[in-house]
Amino acid sequence: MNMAEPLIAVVGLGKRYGGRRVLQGVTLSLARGEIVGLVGANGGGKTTTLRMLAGLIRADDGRGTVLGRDIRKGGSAGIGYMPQRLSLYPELTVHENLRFRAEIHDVTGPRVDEMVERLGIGPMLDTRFERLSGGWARRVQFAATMLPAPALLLLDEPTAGLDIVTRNDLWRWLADLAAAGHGIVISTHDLTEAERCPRILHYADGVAEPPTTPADLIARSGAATLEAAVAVLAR
Ligand SMILES: Nc1ncnc2c1ncn2[C@@H]1O[C@H](COP(=O)(O)OP(=O)(O)OP(=O)(O)O)[C@@H](O)[C@H]1O
Repeated sequence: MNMAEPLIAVVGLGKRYGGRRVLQGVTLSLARGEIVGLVGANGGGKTTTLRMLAGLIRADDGRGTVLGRDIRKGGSAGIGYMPQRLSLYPELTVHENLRFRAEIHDVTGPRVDEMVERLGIGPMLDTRFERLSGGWARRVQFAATMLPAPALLLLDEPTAGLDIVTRNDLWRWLADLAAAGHGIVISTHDLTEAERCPRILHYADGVAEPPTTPADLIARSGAATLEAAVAVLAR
């Protein structure tokens, strides 16, 4: 795809399950180097949005492209999707999991070592994945997602359960990745965290509002913080 083309350019994406419309109105353009946050109440449609963008489920409404591919056709090449539920092999060690991931993505050379070094997971390499604490498990999952150096990162609550140090580390990595030209879409219930996103999509009652800034959402709600704004708008 052309380097100047947006990584995501979608209009009016929606999803229905069994005739019930669970999500509508996802309109988003994401350029290289941008971070967009998805915020809103439980069940609003953030995970559904990420799954549609990742090509895991088909949108029922709307149109557009992700990494230059028609969203209706799907495809996952170049996309790093990190689901909420951890998806590595519990009985394999961290190192075995990362090597296996590298193999299935045809990642060769020192990339595994680089990610281990970068994310500081060296001390955990020989630990079985199932024995890791929640924070370490998320770190390893993030490393696994980053192995193929995807142009587009779709992260579903990657900081849930992380302590403040790891959370700050992760945001530093995200800022570095954005500076290096990756595009990032991240859902979170931590609204101080969402304030780090230059743009956000706010979900209310199964509708994604047009992209806005944290400051705009705060101003529109009359609240003092993003956290209070989302609470006000959820009522
Ligand atoms: N496979 C499915 N079948 C039927 N309904 C579904 C399915 N997946 C999601 N939904 C419904 O779609 C709506 C949006 O769910 P989704 O998980 O996208 O919300 P969310 O914003 O990610 O929520 P949370 O903040 O709790 O993670 C919910 O009403 C949910 O019940």
